[in-house]
Amino acid sequence: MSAHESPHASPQASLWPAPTARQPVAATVALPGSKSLTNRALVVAALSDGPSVVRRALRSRDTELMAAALTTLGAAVDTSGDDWTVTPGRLGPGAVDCGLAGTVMRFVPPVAALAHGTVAFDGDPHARTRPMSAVLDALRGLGVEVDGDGRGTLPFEVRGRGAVAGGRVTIDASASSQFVSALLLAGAAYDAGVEVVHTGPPVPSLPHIDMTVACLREHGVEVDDSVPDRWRVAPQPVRATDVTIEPDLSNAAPFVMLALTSGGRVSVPGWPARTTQAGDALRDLLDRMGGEVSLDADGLTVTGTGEVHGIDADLHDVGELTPAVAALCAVADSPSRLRGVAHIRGHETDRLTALAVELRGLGASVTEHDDGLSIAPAPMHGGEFKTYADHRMAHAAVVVGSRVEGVLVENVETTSKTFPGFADAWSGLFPG
Ligand SMILES: O=C(O)C1=C[C@@H](OP(=O)(O)O)[C@@H](O)[C@H](O)C1
Ligand SMILES: C=C(OP(=O)(O)O)C(=O)O
Repeated sequence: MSAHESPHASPQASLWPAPTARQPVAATVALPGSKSLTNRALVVAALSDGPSVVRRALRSRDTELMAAALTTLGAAVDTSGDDWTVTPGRLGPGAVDCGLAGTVMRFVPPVAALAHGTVAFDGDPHARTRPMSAVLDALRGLGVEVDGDGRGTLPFEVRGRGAVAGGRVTIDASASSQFVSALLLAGAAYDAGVEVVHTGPPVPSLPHIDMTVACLREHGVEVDDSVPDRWRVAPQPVRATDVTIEPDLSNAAPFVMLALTSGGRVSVPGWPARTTQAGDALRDLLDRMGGEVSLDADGLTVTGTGEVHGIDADLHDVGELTPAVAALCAVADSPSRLRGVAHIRGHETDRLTALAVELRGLGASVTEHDDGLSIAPAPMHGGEFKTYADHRMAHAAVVVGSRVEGVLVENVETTSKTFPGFADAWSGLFPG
């Protein structure tokens, strides 16, 4: 099965028994590369002045969709080995499948605006409900013609004319940091560059905007991010470069949590000493939830005692960690409150409702708030855990399953969005 065929297009109602730890797990887990870093590297490489190399690229549904999108637009993307090469080309018309990837549906339209011709965008059924209008309206404000059905979501068409006027644009990015990242990633190629000003409730996932800025700087692009809620990229050349992708620290969540749920020890080699990845917040979160966490030149090691404590945490900056953290809270010995993540209702699914429903289905005591969840200790039991085509719901399921017998994960293959082979990698950690 290719990474972008089923189980996403036609989910099968398969149930996968999540393994339970009957003894402490001691493991070293080499994780695949970061989705967010890989997809930024591919986009900026396609706008560069020569071929770029993306080393240890993540090969998964989201990154293959990004490679396919850029290929459709005219770049040559060689994904045959572990190190991918991107050779920019004349941007032209085509049709882009976004799957369920926020990075594809938000980051590619500003590139398509530079194409000589119309680029049509569509994606999975749920992708058609994910917020998009801030990017489409911003493009219109920058001089680009965009046709849609008026809802401001997929599907839509970007009518490229080979150049974009660019300039200053004001958007409300409170629903997703990706709106800002999208405009910055292509902005250096616009005639007047781009200046993005945010007005509205605070922008979530700011580390991801820092990641965008860092990625552009690696390509020699100067970005002015000196003023909060305003980012400026002047028109300038984008230099080809050679980057190495870090392991995906958000996908590390269930693995390092297994140290706590099993009272064991899990190491992740290659965990960077400094990073813009949101997943780095796991170090602090797991320390507060009862783990011992140490980071050195060899990587990260998390050691558990078997005790898991609840936590009061604002996850606004690191919302993509919420499903796994909520699952760990469900097996904790004290109450938790997770805050600041109203925006994750617009992720792969409405994650707050999905988590409340599915964790309750296994016996957890969960109260849903507008911006998060309260979770209190309660006896849990096995049962089916639905994933809603959301890779991180599957991560939540296996975290509970590592502690609670009989958790059946529906469509675990949905993890191939960012981690093909996840179920085998996970099962391989359980002895016997
Ligand atoms: O730019 C990115 O790579 C991402 C930004 C964040 O999106 P939001 O700002 O919509 O939360 C994050 O949750 C998502 O997983 C990846
Ligand atoms: C929100 C996520 O993905 P996307 O890039 O599709 O927004 C995620 O991976 O948690």
